[in-house]
Amino acid sequence: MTQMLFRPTPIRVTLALAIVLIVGSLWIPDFLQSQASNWIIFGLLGASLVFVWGKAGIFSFGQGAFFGIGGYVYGIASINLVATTNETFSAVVLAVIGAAFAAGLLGYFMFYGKVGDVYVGVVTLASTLVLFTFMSSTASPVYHVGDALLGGYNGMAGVPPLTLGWPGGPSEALTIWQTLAVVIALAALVLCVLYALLSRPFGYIVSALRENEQRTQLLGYDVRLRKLLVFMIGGAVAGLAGALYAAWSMFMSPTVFGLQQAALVVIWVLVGGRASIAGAFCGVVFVEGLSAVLGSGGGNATPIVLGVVLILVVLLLPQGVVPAVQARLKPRTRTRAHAIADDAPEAELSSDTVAETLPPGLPVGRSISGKLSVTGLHKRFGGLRAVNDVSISFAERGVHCLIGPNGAGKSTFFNLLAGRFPPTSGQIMFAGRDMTHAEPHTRARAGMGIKLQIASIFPGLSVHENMWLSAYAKLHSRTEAEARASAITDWLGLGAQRHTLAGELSHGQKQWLEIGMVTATEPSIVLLDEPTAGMTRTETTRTAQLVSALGSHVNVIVVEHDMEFVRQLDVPVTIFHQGSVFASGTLEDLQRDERVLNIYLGRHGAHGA
Ligand SMILES: Nc1ncnc2c1ncn2[C@@H]1O[C@H](COP(=O)(O)OP(=O)(O)OP(=O)(O)O)[C@@H](O)[C@H]1O
Repeated sequence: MTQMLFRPTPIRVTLALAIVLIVGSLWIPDFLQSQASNWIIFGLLGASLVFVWGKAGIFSFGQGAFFGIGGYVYGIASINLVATTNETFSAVVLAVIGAAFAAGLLGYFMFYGKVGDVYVGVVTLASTLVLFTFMSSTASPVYHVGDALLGGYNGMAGVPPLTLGWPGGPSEALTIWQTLAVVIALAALVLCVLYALLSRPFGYIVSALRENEQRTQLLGYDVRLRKLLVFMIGGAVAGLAGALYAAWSMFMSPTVFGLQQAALVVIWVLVGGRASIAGAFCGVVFVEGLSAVLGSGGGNATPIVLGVVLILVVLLLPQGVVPAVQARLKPRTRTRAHAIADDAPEAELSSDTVAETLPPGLPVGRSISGKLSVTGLHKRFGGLRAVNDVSISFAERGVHCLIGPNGAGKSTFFNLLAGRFPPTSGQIMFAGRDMTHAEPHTRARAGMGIKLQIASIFPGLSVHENMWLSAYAKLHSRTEAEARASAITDWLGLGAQRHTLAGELSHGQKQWLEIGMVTATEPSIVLLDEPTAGMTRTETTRTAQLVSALGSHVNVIVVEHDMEFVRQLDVPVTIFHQGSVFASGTLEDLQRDERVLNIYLGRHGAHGA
């Protein structure tokens, strides 16, 4: 119990450090107190980028935009309101709301407009540079909001410092130490909120997003909404930093929107550690401290020396300073898998584990009818008819194989079912719903489980975390997801690899893991694209067992090249040829069909048969 109380969690360490810093700073000179406020404010800006980029994988190169917006909103609001309210903390709140709103607006267009990862960096940078140009051109007194002159490239002067008071009552500007204490307290509060968010399912899903956005979506999570939320939270934190900066410097200039500021934030984060929130603060202290030291003695060589040092740090410690130090102090870091997994006995991986039935209690296929039918489905790439007028219905239960020679259109058909391509025309109906244009996460939620050809897993998370995230997508309960994840991991024979990073599994194990992840979402239909590609014979046999077990509960559609695997499954087969359904039946019947032998199985050396 004592151990539990004093376990150094990030939140406890943050709170303890905040108290030590606030009290300890009483004994340092004013100029150092002021410098510390500045660095902690910058650290907060860095932390906002770590949250957005390091944790969720959204590279917001123009994070300074929200810092600047926060600063200007604070300036405008405080200049206009302080005479009435006698305090400026309401202006801080307005600044946070303003920055979060701006991030929400930009994020909505980027994430719902499906802007690619690289372009997010470009769009955010372009946004901050547009603000730089705009704010620089507001020097004329015409540009004012109430009593607040925007000031153009000269900057906005006369911004009130942090002030405490109430309407009609006294009004007192905070001293340098009081400002530092408030900055430390607010930074600690923000860090605690971020740590709390990251240690909850929201945080696990955010890590999944960073690891593999496509898989996250295929599990049924709405990644656009999650990205938007993360981006808005990051914007709000940057806005808070901007407001505190404006209050601290009592001035706001368009340079905060400039390219140099944008690059600086990225450098702080790279040096401190892209995935470490605390690292952002260390990055600021390291980079700004080094600049200050070099600035006092380095003369003209300062930028060059600083640049070389930073390149060396990034090259020698690619994870950043803080993660490198943590790894040295604590070589075996407790992974999140340990945090969310119990120490249940682990099943040994055995090549002869027979998975004839699904784990007991798994309601796969029970809830919704998994009837899938397509009508007149077409997909054209330029002039090429990759899928040409396909109409087909699948039974509610059992395995169904789609085969065909290379280029027959199987994968394109699969991708149309999975929602990875929009069809040129035609209709896809699933469980009585029109799914023709549904987003992948909508299909997943409706009960379509999709396994892609190249195992789509979360390589940087453990096997258990992979499975837990899949189960949680359906169950929305931590403990139930825990139990299901363990049951399916054991069913797959991966119990001994529970805490292994998924990226370190063998090829076959990754494919099974993905089949298990799909199973954990309680699908009514499972779509598998070449599940045995690259597998050994033993692995193929085991995969056939897993697929047969699934097929006894739900409809499983398998696109496959491996005839031995299809033979082992002994299920109905449909042959595709030139984008259309060519023939259907059992493999044996089809092998006797002259036309099939000619196009595929063949007499002319076609593979597989
Ligand atoms: N994204 C794409 N853009 C353009 N053409 C494509 C695209 N995907 C597939 N095609 C073309 O569509 C046709 C059907 O390809 P598809 O991959 O669906 O066939 P397949 O039966 O799955 O073949 P394989 O077994 O070799 O994977 C091919 O001519 C292919 O070049």
